[in-house]
Amino acid sequence: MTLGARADQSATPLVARTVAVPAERIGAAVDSLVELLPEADPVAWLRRGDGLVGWGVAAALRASGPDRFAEADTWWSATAARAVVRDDVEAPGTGLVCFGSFAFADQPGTSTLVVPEVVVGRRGDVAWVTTVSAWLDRLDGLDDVLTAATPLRPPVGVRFADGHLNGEAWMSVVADAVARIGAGALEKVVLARDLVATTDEPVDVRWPLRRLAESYPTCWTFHVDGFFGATPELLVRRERGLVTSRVLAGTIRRTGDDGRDLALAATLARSSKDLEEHEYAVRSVAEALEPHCGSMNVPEAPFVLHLPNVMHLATDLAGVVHDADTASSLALAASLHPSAAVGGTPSGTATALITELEGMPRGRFAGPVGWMAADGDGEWGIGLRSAQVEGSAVRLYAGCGIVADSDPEAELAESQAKFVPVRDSLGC
Ligand SMILES: C=C(O[C@H]1C=CC=C(C(=O)O)[C@@H]1O)C(=O)O
Repeated sequence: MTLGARADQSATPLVARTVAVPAERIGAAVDSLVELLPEADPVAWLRRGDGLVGWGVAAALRASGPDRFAEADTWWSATAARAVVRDDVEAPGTGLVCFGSFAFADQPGTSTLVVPEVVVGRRGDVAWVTTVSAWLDRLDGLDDVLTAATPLRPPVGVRFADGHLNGEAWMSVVADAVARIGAGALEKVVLARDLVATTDEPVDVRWPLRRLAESYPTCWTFHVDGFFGATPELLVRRERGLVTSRVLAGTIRRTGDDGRDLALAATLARSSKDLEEHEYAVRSVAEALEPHCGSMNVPEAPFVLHLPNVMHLATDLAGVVHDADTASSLALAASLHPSAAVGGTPSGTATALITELEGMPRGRFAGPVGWMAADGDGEWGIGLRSAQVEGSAVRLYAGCGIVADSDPEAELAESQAKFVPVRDSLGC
């Protein structure tokens, strides 16, 4: 059943049932949840082996334009309010949940919310299965859900080509942006580029998902409607009245030599260019969360986040939400998007410059991606280190924050390092 085919059935009340299962039945490995996914309609949100996977389409919505977040939020609260839910576990991610992926720009691009027919989740020692609609009636029992699906198929004959701009052309776009910043038009803009992989057969997205979950366990590995990746950046998590966000901006590539990388981490932590880039991003998130929070903790200095391919300046913000009844996690994500980690400062000028200079539609790259529960709690990442798969074509995206001191050649090298996670995930 495709997403489109079920979108019109959202008026039917959903019946959701969550039952506990022994965590050992799922397995402890970081990729155990991926192994349960069938090839058709998989969704995933995973970190360090915990998270949610789902499949089938019980209900779905497609939205586009400037009202895409509001439309999705309204649809979800109406869908959740009508649903009949029996939840034996009552943990974050149990009961009725939807998964979503949103376009970066108001135009063009489509956004999706989907309620899977089956969700399997794990959080530490607690594991569960949620079935939605009449699905359970079609099962002999939970064994059918918890038995590994068909073997994951590796991509065949992968070749890569430039996307909309080649490296030279993209560097001249970066130089143009630096000139505009120098002339005082704006302070920061994040410019992205794309790369296209083609394969001999349609891609089984479970393959790159397993690779990403294994290789980037501290990132959030996701897939919704063909958009997949492993993002290190959490736009917002709302859980039981607490809101958290991991803001990243400022990057240095890893060399593979631990000693050198430690020295580079110290260089990054002192780099005025990267600290400036980071400060814009933190400020944009803090300012957007502030109206929703009674109290907020914004650390004064960032820490260095080590990933296998790059290191980032990172800040974890936390706050206590006072409007949880009216602002869902998706509404919070909408108010944070686009943060200066993916747009720029000032936001409106940067977004217009992105449209003018990048020469490509971003699609869902750098848009919010994640999941939400019936009560509005949920987690939304920024769709980075990501790609959109359509049959045998995979479009990869990577962007870099540009400030007055940016060097086009260094930014090109940084974008190449940011392609590495998805690029490697398509390997055999
Ligand atoms: C836009 C991306 O990264 C953002 C997040 C972390 C560091 C960034 C930077 O240093 O430029 C970017 O703001 C990307 O990965 O495509």
